[in-house]
Amino acid sequence: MNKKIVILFGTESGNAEFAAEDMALEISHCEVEVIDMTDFDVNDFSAHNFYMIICSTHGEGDLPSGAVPFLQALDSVLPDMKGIQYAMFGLGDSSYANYSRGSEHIDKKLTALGAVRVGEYGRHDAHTGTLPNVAAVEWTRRILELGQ
Ligand SMILES: Cc1cc2nc3c(=O)[nH]c(=O)nc-3n(C[C@H](O)[C@H](O)[C@H](O)COP(=O)(O)O)c2cc1C
Repeated sequence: MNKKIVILFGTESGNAEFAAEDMALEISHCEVEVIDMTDFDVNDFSAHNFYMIICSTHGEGDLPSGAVPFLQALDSVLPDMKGIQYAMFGLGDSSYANYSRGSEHIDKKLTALGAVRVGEYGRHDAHTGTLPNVAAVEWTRRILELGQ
């Protein structure tokens, strides 16, 4: 498959953005674009693209502020997402009660709108002391092995 890969990131303090940029460096077989969810028009979802979505968790299992407008737009526009495939990576910290829940809000909405998640649901747990971009790049390699 030679779909363009669109990496959408949702962040509060930058980790998901840095990770998204490193993920893009890992992709050389096709066109890749990194977009902040805040700037993404949900009408632009296209089955010609494959979406890799990386989003952190803030508050008490909430979305980071950079992802709130994206979820609100999905809620109000309700785009038909049949034929859209995506992979999901959540950033969180297991010392919080609602571990990695932020990305799950988006995952549930995309699925409800007809999109299909493929591959492993990637996670990074800041409590482990490992770096989110390292985990996200390793996950990207595994997703690419699926033929995306
Ligand atoms: C104020 C605050 C609240 C957080 N709340 C949660 C939470 O409820 N659940 C969770 O899994 N992680 C939580 N985290 C951890 C972040 O998701 C984690 O540090 C992540 O790497 C931040 O990524 P970002 O810089 O892209 O926003 C919280 C972090 C902060 C600073």
